[in-house]
Amino acid sequence: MLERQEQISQTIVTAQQMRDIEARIFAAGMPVAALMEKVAGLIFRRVQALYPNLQTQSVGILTGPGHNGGDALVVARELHFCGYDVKIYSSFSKLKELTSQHLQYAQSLGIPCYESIEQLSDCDLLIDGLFGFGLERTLTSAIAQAINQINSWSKPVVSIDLPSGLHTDTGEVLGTAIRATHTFCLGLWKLGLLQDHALEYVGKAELIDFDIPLADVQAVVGTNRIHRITQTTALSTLPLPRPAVTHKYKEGHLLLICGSRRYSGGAILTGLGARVSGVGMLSIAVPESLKPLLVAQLPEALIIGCPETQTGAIASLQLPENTDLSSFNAIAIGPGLTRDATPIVQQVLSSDRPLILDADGLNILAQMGTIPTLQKRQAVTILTPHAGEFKRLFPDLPDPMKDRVRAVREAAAQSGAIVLLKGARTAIANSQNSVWINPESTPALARGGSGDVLTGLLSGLLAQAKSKDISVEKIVATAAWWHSQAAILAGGERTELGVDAFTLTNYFIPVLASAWKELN
Ligand SMILES: NC(=O)C1=CN([C@@H]2O[C@H](COP(=O)(O)OP(=O)(O)OC[C@H]3O[C@@H](n4cnc5c(N)ncnc54)[C@H](O)[C@@H]3O)[C@@H](O)[C@H]2O)[C@@H](O)CC1
Ligand SMILES: Nc1ncnc2c1ncn2[C@@H]1O[C@H](COP(=O)(O)OP(=O)(O)O)[C@@H](O)[C@H]1O
Ligand SMILES: [K+]
Repeated sequence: MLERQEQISQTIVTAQQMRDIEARIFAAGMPVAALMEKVAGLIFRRVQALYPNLQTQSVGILTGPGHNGGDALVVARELHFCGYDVKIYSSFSKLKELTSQHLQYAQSLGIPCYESIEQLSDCDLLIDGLFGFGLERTLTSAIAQAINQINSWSKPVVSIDLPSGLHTDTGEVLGTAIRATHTFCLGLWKLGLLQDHALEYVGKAELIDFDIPLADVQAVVGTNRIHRITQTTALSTLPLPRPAVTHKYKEGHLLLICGSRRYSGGAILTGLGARVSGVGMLSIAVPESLKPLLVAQLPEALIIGCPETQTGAIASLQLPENTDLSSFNAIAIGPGLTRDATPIVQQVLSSDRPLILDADGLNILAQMGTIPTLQKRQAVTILTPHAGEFKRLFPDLPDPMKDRVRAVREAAAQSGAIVLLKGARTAIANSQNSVWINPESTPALARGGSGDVLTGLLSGLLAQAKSKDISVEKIVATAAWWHSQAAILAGGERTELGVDAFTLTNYFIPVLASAWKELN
């Protein structure tokens, strides 16, 4: 049993799930006003810790009509008692009962309250309690104008629960939205905060844990889960520690099929990604002319030179004597392949081995017809598309640019594959409707070759999986986590411009070593 904090930190909820969880807490007897007091007290203390020198400065409190506004008003009151100079913005005529009571009391204490946002233009910090997970409609007219005005000031803003204006589930901007410096997400992570297009609004996000009972979380989210990948889950999935008595073939035999005369670098980077996974035996099938290059870069790997097409793609797989596809624990195909290698992709698709398809492997699969082709497979298939490849693979599914989680879920359900949709917040789904989201990454990865490294890493981990009883989707999630953590470490040392894919591969072991040390 994981510690409570870890379980909470792994959970992501939709607005409806959060409503259902709250309803259970209130039905069990927790008074709404008491919970608001508790939550707002926690927010207040975090604001104080983050902005300790505000005694002489002023804080603007943006309040909406619902309980998000109520939370903000309690924070306003506490800041006032601590000696902060507080001003309230409240422009809604109809407030929820509790929110209205808090506003009345704040005013009775002499805290000024304004209907015009201009009155807060001299504040040093703003607390955004306009809307939380109760936002339902697109923001228009006066409130939209006020938010645009606030954003134009470029002041520090702490958003309560979500930056007001973001859709709780999709992270879409509903008309306009607050650009927060910090977001204090309340109780459980809201899905919208982990969707790519929300990121430029969210700022630094942190969870304010207000002791939601795990039983209520369990009862509501059940098996239809969206998991946030954490260091704990990732480390528990790695093939570590190794058994004392083992040998190279017991630690996974991976076959990579990649590269062409035109794209030789992709094969090298995929090989280097596989190397850092620690896989026992690495075989790499490339066009014959690439063999010397690969041998020079990866002396430990078995490089299989294959006959070439006229264009320099692999024409046929020529495996060593006594070897066939069933000799491998996993196969990955795609990086640098070109579409001229279509027969090879067809051949591995008809094998019974766990298979990872990336890059041209995906483009060829799309040409063959993704869903009917995959329906014929018995073994595990993993697809690792970016949004462009995703659209080619699944042209009839929802746009992955709009709601990435919905898109990846439907893709996995329809294809039966495990689908990893790349992006700033990579999302992974299996066909049983479970989703994993990688919550931390860096735009340092947004450059050619990063994805090839991920494919190698993931394949190497998958090949080693047989020795531990761990689900494939968790291994995919771990690969995404490790890839991002390596990039974060590299970016921290070298800036976001210093993380070319080759350099990235040097950061996997240092980041793992320090996380592993922390654990043991
Ligand atoms: N009950 C409590 O004490 C707790 C409150 N919490 C806070 O409560 C929030 C949820 O509260 P609510 O359900 O009241 O919802 P919100 O405060 O998020 O907003 C809902 C209110 O806004 C109105 N509204 C929705 N869309 C609108 C639009 N486009 N234009 C104008 N008005 C619009 C609704 O009619 C409703 O009055 C959470 O985000 C959180 O901040 C929880 O975090 C913790 C427990
Ligand atoms: N803005 C970003 N923030 C975090 N990670 C990113 C960002 N952009 C791209 N990535 C990651 O970089 C990798 C890019 O892979 P891909 O698009 O396949 O590129 P390539 O094929 O050139 O290697 C993916 O793992 C993706 O999640
Ligand atoms: K808010």
